[in-house]
Amino acid sequence: MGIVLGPNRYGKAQVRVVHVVRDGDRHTLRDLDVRTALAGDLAATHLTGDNSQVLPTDSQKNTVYAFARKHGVASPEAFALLLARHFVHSQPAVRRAEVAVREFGWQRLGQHSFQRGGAETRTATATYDGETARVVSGLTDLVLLNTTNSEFHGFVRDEYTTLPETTDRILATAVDARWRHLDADADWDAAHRQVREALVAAFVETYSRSLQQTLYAMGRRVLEARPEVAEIRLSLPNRHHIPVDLSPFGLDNPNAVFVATDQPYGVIEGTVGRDGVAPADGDW
Ligand SMILES: O=c1[nH]c(=O)c2[nH]c(=O)[nH]c2[nH]1
Repeated sequence: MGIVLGPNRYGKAQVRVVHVVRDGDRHTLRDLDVRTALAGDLAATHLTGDNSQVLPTDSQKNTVYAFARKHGVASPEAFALLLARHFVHSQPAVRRAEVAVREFGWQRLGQHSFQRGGAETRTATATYDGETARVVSGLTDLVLLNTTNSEFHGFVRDEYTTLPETTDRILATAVDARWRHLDADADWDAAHRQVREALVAAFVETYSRSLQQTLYAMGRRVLEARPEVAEIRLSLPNRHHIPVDLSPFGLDNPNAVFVATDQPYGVIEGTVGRDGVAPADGDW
């Protein structure tokens, strides 16, 4: 039985780059965490230690900084695409590049003062194989909560089921979403804003009988609002809020006092796509 080298890739992670544009006194800021991953004809370094085809990860990191200076950061998507195309076009051994960006938001406080936004981050991943560029946009840690319009009942009851049925509960989640674009060209900032608005609007407006139903409504709203989105993947933790039993203290609890538990938590995940558009393979 022979031993073979399987799929491999390499790059730099957590390349933190902050880019400032100065328009007189009014500055704008983009704060990114970039990860590069290159794959291709890279067997030699693994099998014999021949590094003649290896662009050091240090050079990949330097390219990120140099490109921020040379090209600016129009959006996470545009910056990721620029880098992915550059690595494939400039390195004969590199057949495929994936550049993943996380953007931290800053709210403007003044001409050149900013406040870090909450935990929410924006994400963008560009992959390029010399022919096709694929862009996946996303967001993580968008925390949403409805204090009503959420039920959960009619579920399976087996010998281990203790969960009470409810017709009025708190529904809370931290949205982790990724959506794949049909094209590699868009007004990325506007597109991101509109997808985010659709996700929030669907969460707010859906009368929910399960988080699964809310997930589908959110994905569906995005695909209806944004024709350029091919499919969306959602991962929704169920941030349980459990009514506290106040009867030992002679008090009722008409859905007023809850304990917010952080573990264990439910995880509801799903993809919503378009009829006739093949789902993309692989992990994205
Ligand atoms: O919306 C929900 N979906 C579930 O599948 C589930 N399971 C559970 O215990 N609570 C909930 N809530």
